[in-house]
Amino acid sequence: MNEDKMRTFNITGSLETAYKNAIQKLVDENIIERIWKKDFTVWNNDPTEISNRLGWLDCTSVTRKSFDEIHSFVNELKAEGIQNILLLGMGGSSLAPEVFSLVFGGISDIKLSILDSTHPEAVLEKTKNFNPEKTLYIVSTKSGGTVETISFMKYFYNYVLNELGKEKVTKHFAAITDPGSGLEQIAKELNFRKIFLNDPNIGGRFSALSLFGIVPAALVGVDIEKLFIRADSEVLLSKKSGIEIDRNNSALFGALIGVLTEQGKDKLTLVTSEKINTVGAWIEQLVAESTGKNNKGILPVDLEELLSPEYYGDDRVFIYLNLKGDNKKQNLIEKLIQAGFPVIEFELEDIYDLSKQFFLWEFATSIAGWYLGIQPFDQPNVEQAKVIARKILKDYQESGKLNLPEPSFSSNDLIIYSEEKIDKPESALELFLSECESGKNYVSIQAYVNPSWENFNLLQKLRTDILKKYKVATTLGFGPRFLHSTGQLHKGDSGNGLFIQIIDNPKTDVAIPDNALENKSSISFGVLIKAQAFGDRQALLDNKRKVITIEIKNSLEAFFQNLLN
Ligand SMILES: O=P(O)(O)OC[C@H]1O[C@](O)(CO)[C@@H](O)[C@@H]1O
Repeated sequence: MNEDKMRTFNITGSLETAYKNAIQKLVDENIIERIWKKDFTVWNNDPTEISNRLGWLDCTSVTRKSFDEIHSFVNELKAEGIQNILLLGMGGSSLAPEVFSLVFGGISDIKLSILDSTHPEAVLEKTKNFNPEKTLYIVSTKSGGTVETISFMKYFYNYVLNELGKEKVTKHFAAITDPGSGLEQIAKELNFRKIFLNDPNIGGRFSALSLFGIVPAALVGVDIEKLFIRADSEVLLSKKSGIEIDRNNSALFGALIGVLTEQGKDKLTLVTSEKINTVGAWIEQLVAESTGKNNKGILPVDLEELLSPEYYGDDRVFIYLNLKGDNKKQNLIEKLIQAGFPVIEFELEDIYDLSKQFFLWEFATSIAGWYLGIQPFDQPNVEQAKVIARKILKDYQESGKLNLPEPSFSSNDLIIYSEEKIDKPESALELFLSECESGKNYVSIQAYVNPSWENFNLLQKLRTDILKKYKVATTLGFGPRFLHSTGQLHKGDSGNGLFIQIIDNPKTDVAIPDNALENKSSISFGVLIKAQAFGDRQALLDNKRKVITIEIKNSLEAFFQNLLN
C-alpha cells in the first residue's frame, strides 16, 4: 500500500522554524511512545476524562472482534426485508454514520438516514418518510441520556407501537450505547431486538471506527474489512517516532496545526472534493469540541464557499482533502498557494481512504492538544447550555409558558433579542457586525430551523454575503446539532466569535411522550428546541460572547426576501 504523504505549502520563515521545533519536541519528550502507552500526563496531571478516553487508539483491533456479530445482524435484517435505517443520535453518535450514509450510500439495498434535529418539522418528515414495517430505528448514544436522542426514542417507539402493535414493535428497535448506560436499561425493558455495547473508553467524537460508526457503515454496505485494512495502515504510521517521525503523518499534521494556531492562523478552512464533503462535519466536531476550551481553540470552517484569495484574512489555513482524479477545486487552491496562504493537502486514493482520515484526524487533534496545552477529551462548556435549557423547561412545565428575555425589537414579522437598541430591524445585523475585524473575528450562524436543503441554501447565501463584506471566517450550524459539536468552542475559545441565532416558529408541533409506552406529554419538540436556543444564548452571554437572536414569525424565505434585501 502506498504511504501517502501530507503535502504542505507556504510553511516558511517563522512558521517553518516553529514547526521544526515542534517536531523536535515531539521526539525529545517521547510523545508518540507515551500516547501509545496511554500516558495521561501528555495532556494533564489529572487522569480524569483522559485515562478512560484513549480506547480509540485500539479501535481497529477491538472493533474487529465484533465483525461476525455485525455481519450476521446485517444479514438478518436483509432477510427480513428491512429497507431503511433511521438512526437517532447526536454529535459523535451520528456524524460518522452520516458520512458512511452519504459517501457510501447506494451500494446496498438498505438506506440509512439520520435524525439529529429536534425541530418539529424535521421529526415529522422522518416520521412520514419511513414505513415502519420496513424500517429499523437505531438509538445511538454513548451516555445513554442525551435529551434529544432519548426524546426521539420515546416518540418513535410510541409511534411504531401505534402503527405495528405490541408484538412487532420490539423487532424494529436496536441500540448502540455504553455498558450500564440508561439506554441499555430502557432497551432491555422495552425488549429491543439488539443492543450493541461499545468500549466505554472511547469518547463520542473519537468513535468513528468503533461500533458507533461501524455498525451503521456495515448496514449501508461498506466493506468493513477493507475499511479497516486502510485504517490500520494509518495506525501503523502513527506509531513512528524518533528518526522515523517524518513518516508519522498524523503526528506531523497535529504538530503543524498546533503551530499554525499558536501563530494566529486558527481558522482551519476545509476544502474537500464534493463526493466526500460530509466528512467536514465530522472533522468539525472532533476539532472544535476537542480544542475549543480554556480560552484557546482551533475553529474548523466547514462548507464555506471557496472564493478568491482577497476575501481571506491572515488567520486562515486551508486543508485540502482531495479524492484522486478530482481537480475541480485545484485552480482556487493554486491561487491561495500563490497568494501565500498555508495549505495542507491530503490525497485520498478512493472513498475507503476516509478510514485513514478518521484515524489521522483523531491522532492529530490529540497531538495539537498536547502542543497547545489543551486537554482534548472533555467538553466542559457543553453542560452550561444544557443546565440553562433544563431550567427553562422546568419553568415551562410549572407555568405552562416559556420564560424568555425582554426583546429589543418586536413586530408582526420578527422579534430581535440583542444587547444593542434596535430601531430598524433591516440594519440590526449591520450594527451587530460593525466591529467585525478581518484576520481576527469569526461569524457563526446558528439556525434553529428545519435543516432542509432549502434552508441550508438560504443560510449559506447569508454566510457568503458576510464573508464577502467583512472578510471574516464564517460558520453555519443547525441547532441543536451544532451544540454537540462547535457549541463547546463557541463558549470555550478565545472569544472572537460573533453569534447570529436564527429561530423560526415551526408550522406544527410534535409532543414528546414523558415515557415510552405512555401517552402523557409535558413538553413538545417545539418547546425543547426553543429552550435549547435560549439556553445557549444565555450560556454565550455568560461567557461574554456577542449574540444577536432573531426570531422569525413567518418563513425563513420571507425573512430573507423582505428583511435582508
Ligand atoms: O453519544 P451521546 O452520549 O448521546 O453524546 C452525543 C454528543 O454529546 C456530547 O457529549 C456533547 O454535547 C458530544 O461530545 C457527543 O458526541
